[in-house]
Amino acid sequence: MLNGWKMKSNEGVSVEVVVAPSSEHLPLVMSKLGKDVHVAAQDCWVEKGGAFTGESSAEQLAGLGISYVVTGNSDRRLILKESNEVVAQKCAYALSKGLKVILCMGETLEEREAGNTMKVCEEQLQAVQAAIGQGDWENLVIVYEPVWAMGTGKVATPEEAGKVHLEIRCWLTDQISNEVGEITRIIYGGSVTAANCEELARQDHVDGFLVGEASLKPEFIDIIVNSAMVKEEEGQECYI
Ligand SMILES: O=C(CO)COP(=O)(O)O
Repeated sequence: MLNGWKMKSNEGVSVEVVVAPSSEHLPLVMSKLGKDVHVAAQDCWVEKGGAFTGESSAEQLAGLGISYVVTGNSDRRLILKESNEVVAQKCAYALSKGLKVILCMGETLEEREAGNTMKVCEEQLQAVQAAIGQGDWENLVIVYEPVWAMGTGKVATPEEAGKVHLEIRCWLTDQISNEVGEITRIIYGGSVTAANCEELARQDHVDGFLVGEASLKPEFIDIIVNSAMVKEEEGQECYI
């Protein structure tokens, strides 16, 4: 997962990157990456810490110096059955503790085939709107991660991804504000590789990527640099 590390690559392009290791590796990764690289937790608890064995609270994460937390990852929505409301509660609480939130959303194959992609995304967004109102959206990064493209090698075509990103941006503009619609980073996740990142990055509303499997391979650097170069050519920033 990248997003937040404002770096200058050897090629001279700038890109923001956040790395989201598993919780047991957070302090180690923070100490190794230095202050230019933001580190995200992969999840947090819905409210103030207490007797919730095994969960990490937003306070604990903020206390470690972590600036971002991922919420609503498809693994948690599907396997752990986290509802839209639970994800929204996590967003609201993490934001209230000063963390930036990387909010994942997207449809299953069944939902896509039924023509419900945007309905699903809107319901996920509406739950967050109900939890945080009109405030604090500037501290949210949205990840469109279609479940059917997750770790499957099936990637949304650039047009498919670009269309959903545009629709999410229109929802933000209509429901929150013009400014939020304009500034919110909407990044794509789902089988992103060095081979497909440039074409995806050419889509206007694809602002960067959430990279899973390929982030564990050397090609990760190519994804960062090549995506950033595409965005720079188009006068835009890149977030990975
Ligand atoms: O969004 C993702 C994981 O949540 C992406 O994972 P992959 O890149 O492995 O498909």
